[in-house]
Amino acid sequence: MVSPQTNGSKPSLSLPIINISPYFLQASPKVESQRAAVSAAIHAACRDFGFFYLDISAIVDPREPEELTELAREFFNSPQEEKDKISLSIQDHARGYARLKENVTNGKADNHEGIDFYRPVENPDKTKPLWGENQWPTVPQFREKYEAWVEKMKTLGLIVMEAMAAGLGMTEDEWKDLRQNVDDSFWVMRAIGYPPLPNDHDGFSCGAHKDYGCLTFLHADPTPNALQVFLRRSGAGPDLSGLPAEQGDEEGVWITADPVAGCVVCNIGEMWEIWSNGLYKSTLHRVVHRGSNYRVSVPFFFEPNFNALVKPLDAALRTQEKEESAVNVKEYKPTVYGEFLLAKVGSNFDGGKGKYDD
Ligand SMILES: O=C(O)CCC(=O)C(=O)O
Ligand SMILES: [Fe+2]
Repeated sequence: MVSPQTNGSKPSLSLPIINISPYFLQASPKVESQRAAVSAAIHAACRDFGFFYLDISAIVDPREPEELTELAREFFNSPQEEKDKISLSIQDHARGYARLKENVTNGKADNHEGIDFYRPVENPDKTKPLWGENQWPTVPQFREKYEAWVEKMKTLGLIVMEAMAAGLGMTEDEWKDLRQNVDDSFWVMRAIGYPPLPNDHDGFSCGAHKDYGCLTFLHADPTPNALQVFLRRSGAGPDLSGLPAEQGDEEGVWITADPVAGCVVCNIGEMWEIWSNGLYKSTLHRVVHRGSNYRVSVPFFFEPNFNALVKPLDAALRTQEKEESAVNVKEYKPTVYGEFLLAKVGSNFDGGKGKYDD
């Protein structure tokens, strides 16, 4: 169920692989104990890495996400004027296509192009940030296949939340409360295309950032050595290139998180850092794609409800008291997810340039 990757006798700094399948089996005493092992493993992974591989092979045919990358590749391969027909500037500056280098992270242009889709809203109004309509490529089957994936990932999101609630020792009532904050997720589905990073490019394929929401489920094509994750480890020796300035004194290492068959890469965003009062850290990651091929990734962001008030969970505070010395643990400030999101993405609307550009 849980297979920490090891490297000879020394435990290596690679991400754990956690199989979520017990949460999709009919409950029985045996399944209950398997679920407990899964939630304990997710708890440890969130505390120690903020990133893990989630084995979803029991519920997903590998062809399904592969098809998504192929459809995205077909779209990115089309002429520029075709792609610009669904430019995000036509809508609410968040939903639609962004050209190569249009997105900026930490002040530098990212060497990628992409399309973003958000949860549809009632009464769309493209003059309001985030409140427009999704723009779909005309590539046959694109919309159907992506919408089917969104449904699957929404289900997976709720299941992983349930496993995390158990991992934090939440009571049934506490989980019910938390569930009400994520049961109408303001999700984001993204397709990203990365040409090889030119040696003289001042920046990254995607600059170092934390995801700002709840849970990210990333499927990427098999390209190796592209996604990198920053692990804080004191004594590991600093490798600070590419880190935002305020993280500059943090010691750690960048490790690569290559795709693993049957798995999505799962990481937690800043909302989980607040819910867990910092027990789980939203982890910096970046993409450095120097290979010769065109890389495609399709992250799905399972987010809280737009109006969710996100604040430290009692269960997290209890766990924190048990696992950490509670002395000097500061409480994170409550945040309304939609307001937080608007502050991030809304800056695009006002001429700002990046989802992760503070
Ligand atoms: O393409 C990737 O591997 C990661 C993309 C990413 O981190 C993001 O879109 O937030
Ligand atoms: Fe990310």
